Amino acid sequence: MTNPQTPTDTVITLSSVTKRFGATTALNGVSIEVERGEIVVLLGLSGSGKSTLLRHVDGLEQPTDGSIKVLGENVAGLSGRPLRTLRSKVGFIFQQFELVPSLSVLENVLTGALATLRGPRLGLWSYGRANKLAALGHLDRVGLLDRAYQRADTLSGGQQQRVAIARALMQNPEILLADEPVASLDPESSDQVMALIREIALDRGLTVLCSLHQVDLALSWADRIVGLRHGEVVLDTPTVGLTKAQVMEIYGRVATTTSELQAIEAELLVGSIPDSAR
Ligand SMILES: Nc1ncnc2c1ncn2[C@@H]1O[C@H](COP(=O)(O)OP(=O)(O)OP(=O)(O)O)[C@@H](O)[C@H]1O
Repeated sequence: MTNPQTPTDTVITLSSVTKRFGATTALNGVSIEVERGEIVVLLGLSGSGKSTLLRHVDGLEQPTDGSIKVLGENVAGLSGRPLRTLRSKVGFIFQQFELVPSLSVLENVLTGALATLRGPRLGLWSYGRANKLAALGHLDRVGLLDRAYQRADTLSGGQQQRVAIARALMQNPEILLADEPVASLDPESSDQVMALIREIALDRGLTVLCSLHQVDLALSWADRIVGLRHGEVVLDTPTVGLTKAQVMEIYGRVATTTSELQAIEAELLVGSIPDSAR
C-alpha cells in the first residue's frame, strides 16, 4: 500500500526508455512511475526486459533513448561520486544472493556498509561498533541472529536470501530492487522471503521494485503489477481485486502466436493462489 502521508511522492520515473543491445531491443518505450512506499512487481517471461529495467534504475545501464529519474536525480547524467551517493540509497538483491560463501553471516551483512568505510579494510575490525550493532539488529529482523557467526555457505537458500536482505538494509536504502529474489527457492521459502520483503518495506516505508516470474506471488505480495512483454509494458495495474485469470487474459491478448501463449500459460499457471489473496 502506498504510504498515505506522501501519496504523490514519485521516487522512480522511467520516461519512454528504450534500450538496445546491438540488434536486440531489450526495452521499448517503457514509461512507469513508482510512488514512495509502493511495492511493485515486474512480471514477464524470460527475456521480457525485467533485469534490464532494474539495472537502469540502479544506473548500471544507460538508456539508448528516454530518461530515468530516481529520488529526484537524472540517473543517466550521473557518474562518479554523485552516482555512488544515489546508489547508496538503493539496495539490490539478486536471484543468486551474491554472498561471500567463506565469510560469516555477520561479515556478509557488514559488507553492506563497505562504501562508508574509511582506512584499511581488516575484516570485522574495520566496521566499528555502530555498524556491528546495526548488522546484528538487521540479522535479528530477518530472523537469523543465532546464525551470525556461521559461514554463509552453510545456510539454506532461503536463509541466504534473508542475509542478502539484511546486507541491503545496512545501506539504509530508500528503494529496494530485487531481481527474481526467489527464483532459486522452493515455494515455501519463496513465500517466506516475499512476505519478509513486504513486512520490512511496510515497516520502513521502503519502495520495492521486484521482478518475478510467478503471478501467484505477485498477486499475494505486490501493490501493483507491471507486466512486460518483449520490452514493452503490456499491463500496469493494482493487484487489489485482480485475479490470476485476469492477468492470464491480459497476457493472452498480447500473445501473438500459439506457442507464445502456451509458454505464458506454462509460466503463469505454476502454483496456486489462496482464495484470501484474490
Ligand atoms: N548485456 C547485454 N547484452 C546483450 N543483450 C542483452 C544484455 N542484457 C540483456 N540482453 C537481452 O535483452 C533482453 C532482455 O533481457 P533481460 O535479462 O532484461 O530479460 P528478463 O526479463 O530479466 O529475463 P529473465 O527472466 O530470463 O532474467 C534479452 O533478449 C537479453 O538477451
